[in-house]
Formats: sequence, structure tokens, C-alpha cells
Amino acid sequence: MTYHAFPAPAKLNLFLHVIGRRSDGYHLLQTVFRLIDHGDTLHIAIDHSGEIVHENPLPGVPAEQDLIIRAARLLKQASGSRLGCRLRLDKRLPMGGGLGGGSSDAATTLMALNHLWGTRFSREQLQALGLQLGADVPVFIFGRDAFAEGVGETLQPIRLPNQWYVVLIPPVSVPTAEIFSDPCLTRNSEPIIMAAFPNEQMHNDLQAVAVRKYPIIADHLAWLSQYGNAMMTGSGACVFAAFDTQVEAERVITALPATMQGFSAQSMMQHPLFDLLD
Ligand SMILES: C[C@@](CO)(OP(=O)(O)O)[C@H](O)COP(=O)(O)OP(=O)(O)OC[C@H]1O[C@@H](n2ccc(N)nc2=O)[C@H](O)[C@@H]1O
Ligand SMILES: Nc1ncnc2c1ncn2[C@@H]1O[C@H](COP(=O)(O)OP(=O)(O)O)[C@@H](O)[C@H]1O
Repeated sequence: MTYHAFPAPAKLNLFLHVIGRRSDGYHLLQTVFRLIDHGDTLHIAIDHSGEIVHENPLPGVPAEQDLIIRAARLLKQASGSRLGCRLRLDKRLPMGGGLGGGSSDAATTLMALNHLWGTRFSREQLQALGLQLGADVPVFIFGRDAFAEGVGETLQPIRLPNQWYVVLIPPVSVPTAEIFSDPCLTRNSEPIIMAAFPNEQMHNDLQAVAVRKYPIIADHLAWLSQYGNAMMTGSGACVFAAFDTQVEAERVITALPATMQGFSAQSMMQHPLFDLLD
């Protein structure tokens, strides 16, 4: 059996404004998604069994919640393919980290199996399928830095300068739904136009809620703020700051105290699997 390796990169939310709420309770956002070259790797072997098997499931994540199994089942159901697959995930991204790890794994599963099973869905069709799995899944299939609206599914490409990022990983997993459901969340940020990005007023509305619930995030923000403009990504817990060069970013990683974990990564113009789709 031959396994093929497919990358599943992380995303950062360079800002995140909550500008309203849909009737189903989902929040309307404006955000800029940036892809970075640090992530998980998914190994896939296809076969004729028709079965979908995750060989090394994540502790505490049963099959019905497992985003790579759910993505594979969804593609199989939508396409009617009779083929099967064995999935093995090298997990590097923290769960509940705001780096979109689970969503990226799901997007990679859809793109890779669409290729290996020959199911021939277009990019737009796969994005729509991905949205059924989570609000963050479509941007990874879109495959480029994006200004996003709606719940994250209305995407416009945005050109951003090459940057290096330092990402710190506070030792806490933040459930996205808990942050969005907090009564204190600001839900009426003023809508902006894409051309206004970037400006100094941009912030992450989810940060105040997450920091109050998980003070260790504030400790990490305070430490990173010594070196740059630190902000939380998504619903947390990870925080990041941008640097112009790898040397500057590495210098910050070298200075990390033993009590903190983090990594540096470079921005990516394009998802590594971008060319698998038309
Ligand atoms: C906050 C963001 C920003 O990029 O990222 P993460 O922190 O999760 O990485 C996303 O909007 C998260 O997207 P995703 O992680 O796919 O969320 P989902 O699984 O769709 O939703 C989890 C839960 O969060 C709430 N939710 C999510 C998105 C949204 N726009 N409004 C919401 O109210 C809903 O209660 C939903 O049940
Ligand atoms: N492959 C996966 N990787 C990470 N989390 C997953 C995966 N499959 C299911 N999950 C579930 O999704 C939740 C959110 O994970 P993740 O997307 O990594 O965080 P975030 O949305 O904060 O970026 C996890 O706590 C876990 O229960």
C-alpha cells in the first residue's frame, strides 16, 4: 500500500471583527486569513475496500467528531465514489489553538481525496462542501490569503507582503463555541472595506473574552508585546506577532522563557495543494 503525504498548513487571523449575528446564532465576521508554512501532515493511501479508516485517531476525538473522517465521508457521499482510504495524521498544530488545525486537516482531506479518488469537484464545489464541516474550512481550499466576510465563507484574495511570524502556544485549549457564546462579546464592530486593511484600529474582538477566561493568554501577549504588535488568532489560544525577517523572528524564539512554547513561520503566497484544483 502506498501512502502519499499532503501538508495542512495553519492560518492566522490578522484581525477579526464581529459585526453582527445571523438568525441561526452564527456570528458575522470580517477577518484577514493568512496562511503560514507550519502545520500538520496527512498521509493517505487509497484502496478498493470502500472503507474510511483513521489509523492514529487523536486522543479524545471520537470518529463522529473527527474532521478528517467527516471530510472523507462527506466527499464519498457527495461523489458516490466506491473507493476507500487509510488516513494517518502527523499532528503538530495545537487543538483549540485558533490556528485552524482541524479545519486545515479537513480541507487537505477533501483536496487530496478529490485528487486521489478522481472525484473532480471544482474549487468552488469543494469550498461549499467544506463549509458543512466548519466555517474555517473554505479558506484553506480557496488557498490564498483572503479578506473574509460572512461566517468566513465569502472570500476575496488579498495581496500581503512576505512576513515572518512568531506564534506562541499558551498551554490551554479554547473551545470556539464558548468564546462566541459569551454575553460580553462585542458583536457590533463597525464594518470596514478591504482597502482599509491594514490600520491601527484593527483588533480581534474575541481576544478580550478569551483573555478574561484564560489569563495565561494575557501573559503570553504581554511577553510577546516586548518585541512587536502581539494579537490573538481566531478564538485563541495562540498569539502572534509579525516580523520583516527570519533573523528577527528567530531572535524572539531564542529569547522564549522555558515556561513558554512557540515557533516561527513564514507567510505563504499559496496553499501547497493549490494546483490540485482548477
Ligand atoms: C474563530 C475562527 C476565526 O477564523 O477560527 P478558530 O479560532 O476556530 O480557529 C472561526 O470563525 C471559527 O471557525 P470554526 O472553528 O470552523 O468554527 P465552527 O466549527 O464552524 O463553529 C464552532 C462554533 O463556534 C460558533 N461560531 C463559529 C463561527 C462563527 N462565525 N460564529 C459562531 O458563532 C458556533 O457556536 C459554532 O457552533
Ligand atoms: N483533525 C483534527 N485536528 C484538530 N482538532 C480536531 C480534529 N478533528 C476534530 N477536531 C476537534 O475540533 C476541535 C477544534 O480544533 P482546531 O481546529 O484545531 O482548533 P481551532 O478551531 O481553535 O483552530 C478540537 O478540539 C477537536 O475536538
